[in-house]
Amino acid sequence: MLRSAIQHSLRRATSASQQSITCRNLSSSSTPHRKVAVLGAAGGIGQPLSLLMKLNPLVSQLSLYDIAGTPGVAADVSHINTRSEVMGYVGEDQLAQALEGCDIVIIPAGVPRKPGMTRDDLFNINAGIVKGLCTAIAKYCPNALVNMISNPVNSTVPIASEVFKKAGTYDEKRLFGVTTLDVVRAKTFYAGKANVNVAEVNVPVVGGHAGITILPLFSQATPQANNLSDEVLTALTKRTQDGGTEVVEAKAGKGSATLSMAYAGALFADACMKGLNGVPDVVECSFVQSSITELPFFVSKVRLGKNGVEEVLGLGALSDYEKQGLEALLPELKSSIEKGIKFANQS
Ligand SMILES: NC(=O)C1=CN([C@@H]2O[C@H](COP(=O)(O)OP(=O)(O)OC[C@H]3O[C@@H](n4cnc5c(N)ncnc54)[C@H](O)[C@@H]3O)[C@@H](O)[C@H]2O)C=CC1
Ligand SMILES: O=C([O-])CC(=O)C(=O)O
Repeated sequence: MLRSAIQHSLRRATSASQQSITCRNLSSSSTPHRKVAVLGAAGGIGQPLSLLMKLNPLVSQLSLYDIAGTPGVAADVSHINTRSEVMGYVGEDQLAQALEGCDIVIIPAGVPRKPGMTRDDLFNINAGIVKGLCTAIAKYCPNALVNMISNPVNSTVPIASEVFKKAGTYDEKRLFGVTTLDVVRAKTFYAGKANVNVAEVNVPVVGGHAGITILPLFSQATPQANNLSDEVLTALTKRTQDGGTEVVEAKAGKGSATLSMAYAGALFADACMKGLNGVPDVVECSFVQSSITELPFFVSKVRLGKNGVEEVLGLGALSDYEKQGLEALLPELKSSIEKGIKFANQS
């Protein structure tokens, strides 16, 4: 009962019930082999994300890596009777095995915020963690799509790009900052105010992934609600921008969003796999190398395909309020990107 409820909601949540059902009905030999690694798999995000990836029929091999605790998580998840084979790897000695042959590497490794901290306050610890993991990715699975969750995403993605450039493996089509949680939040908050069915809502969220750099484009939300005042749109924007802080404060020192992030991370990895598998018109927002603004990285809608990013889509028409938000976010996002690039090149 519970299993079918979880599987049912996962299928609905990925908005791909048709494709998932199709995959279930195919023999595993006709569904492509896909190895997915979760780095930081024993953590607050890593554990539920590992569970959700185990439920995804597109995954054939699930590789769970952490510096501690993964044997238990892997043993636990491996008992679930779904397609993928689960392996747990612990400690740097086993990182190579965890990564070899990966199609997708999801990185939620690193420390989370406590109340009063900004995401940038995590830089000193997480920059080094991400740099180390990306160095290993360049060596052991240079062709994998990298889904970066570790904060500050506005800096960790540029760090990853520099590490890959130095190793000679950088492919801008294969590096993604995961910002899906901003979209998930914007959809939820918008549906509540617009009084529309949340399952039908879409809201692009662009910019970056911290405070004012998160810019939801409610003027492009579908279905479009005509009943929202400027005050409500301002409040919705602010709540989306502060969604992470709302959770950090509610958890009162016990970390940041883990369950909603695992859901969002599973959605994004599923979209990447669909793209790799040739499913057409898979579009998600992500922080990628970009030329749609003057900044080298930017969140916008991205079409996913067999090589990762197939097309970085433009911003579309913005309201005056959104135009102001865009102008306001550029300096902060620029400085976070530069901070990451500088770190990667000096150490
Ligand atoms: N992109 C986004 O939207 C979001 C990002 N985050 C970020 O995700 C990160 C993880 O958050 P939580 O899971 O809550 O933290 P957590 O502390 O519960 O788990 C982190 C895990 O990373 C592991 N780890 C540390 N160093 C490692 C290394 N070198 N290699 C492999 N694993 C390593 C730890 O052992 C731990 O199990 C944080 O940086 C947080 O800010 C959180 C929510 C949303
Ligand atoms: O707020 C945080 O520190 C974690 C995060 O990125 C989010 O929940 O959006």
